[in-house]
Amino acid sequence: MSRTPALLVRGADLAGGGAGDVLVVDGTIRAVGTDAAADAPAGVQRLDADGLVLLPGLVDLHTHLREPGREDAETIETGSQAAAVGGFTAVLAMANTTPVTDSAEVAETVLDLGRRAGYVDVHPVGAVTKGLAGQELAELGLMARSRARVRVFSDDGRCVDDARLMRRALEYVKGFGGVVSQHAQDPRLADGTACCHEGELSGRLGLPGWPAVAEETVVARDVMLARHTGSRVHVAHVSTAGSVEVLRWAKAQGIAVTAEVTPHHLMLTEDELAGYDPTFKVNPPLRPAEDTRALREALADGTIDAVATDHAPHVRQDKEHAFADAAFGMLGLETALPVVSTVMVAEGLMTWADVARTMSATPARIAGLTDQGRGLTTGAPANLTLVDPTRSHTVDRALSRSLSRNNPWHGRRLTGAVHLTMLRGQVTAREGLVWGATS
Ligand SMILES: NC(=O)N[C@@H](CC(=O)O)C(=O)O
Repeated sequence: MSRTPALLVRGADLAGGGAGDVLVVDGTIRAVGTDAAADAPAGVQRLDADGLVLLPGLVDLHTHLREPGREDAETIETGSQAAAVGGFTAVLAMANTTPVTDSAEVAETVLDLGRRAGYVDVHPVGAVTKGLAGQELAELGLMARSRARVRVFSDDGRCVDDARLMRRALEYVKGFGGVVSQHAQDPRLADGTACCHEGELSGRLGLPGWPAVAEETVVARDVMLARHTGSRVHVAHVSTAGSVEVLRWAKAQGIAVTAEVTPHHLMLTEDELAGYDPTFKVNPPLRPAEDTRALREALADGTIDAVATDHAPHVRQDKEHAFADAAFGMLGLETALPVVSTVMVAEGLMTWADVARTMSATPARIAGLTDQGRGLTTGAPANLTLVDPTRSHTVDRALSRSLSRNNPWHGRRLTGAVHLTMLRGQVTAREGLVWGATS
């Protein structure tokens, strides 16, 4: 991929703030606004973006890239390509790989593979406990001080359910401005066979479920631990109205808690399970419509801070089973922006400025990234996502850059499409295709 020396993006709606131009020179935003063209050097390339929305590059707090260990489901290269196609310029790669990212060595390997792929910045998330086993803390300090500069720690896929370990982890990461991202799910209330939301529908379908309170009790405990330690806790993939209530209360108290919601929990409900299609099996599970509504409101009013994909690729052999036996997880990187556009922007619940906040600035801040999420400002790295807000398209899972096909959006019509993604002035994806790919 070669960097465009100078590019003038003309006439885009600048993150919901009205039409203007953005001048990119040598990978940096050089000028913004109606007179940006005046600074353009001779030979500048022009990109007419009339009718398009220009966003700061999207940042995903929650991606499973599967490498090392499950390169049959996804690699850092293919996941990075999917991210670029989806408008992302940075992703946080979850630690539940094989081996687990619980040491500086694995974290640096993930960082280096991300750099080699070059489509997005890949930041490894460190495990909270060794081997995700929930018994003893991983090498948090060594990961933080490594070249990977790990700031987000999570046992995602598993809950740090031991309150003493959670307390120690929060105390530890406070020293270097880190954050613990919790997969809130009490394992005693969500036992091994549970595979969906526990409620009237699970009873009818004959599937063992786990209740909303399994999430809510852990969220409640963790905000109190955050208050006690004065440290930062982040709640991964919030999925229930009760969790939203706890978060609202905690924020009103000034407790340092942040939270993310996935596109699938904003749009899909447990009703998808009626056909027993394991594509819709995910953790946390799809919930009833009243939860979905509460999550939309909470994202719109700031109680939930960010959108995160929980992109969870799985090979066919792990997904094509009876519902109860299939793996949890669904793809999300390529469809996140279109889903948020469809369910939040087109419905009038959020503006494009809100999208820039919840999908770029805030996730970058939560993750402690300095090179991302800085918005459309002069001097910031040119991490940019150009969106066509009105273009409708039907999702086709065969067109995905991901190695996996567990795509819950297949066949669905979404409004809003990523037109182009740029990382530090380099076009990484255009119209669903990775740009200048070497493979
Ligand atoms: N979110 C998911 O449904 N799956 C995740 C981990 C998890 O089980 O949370 C995965 O790694 O596949």
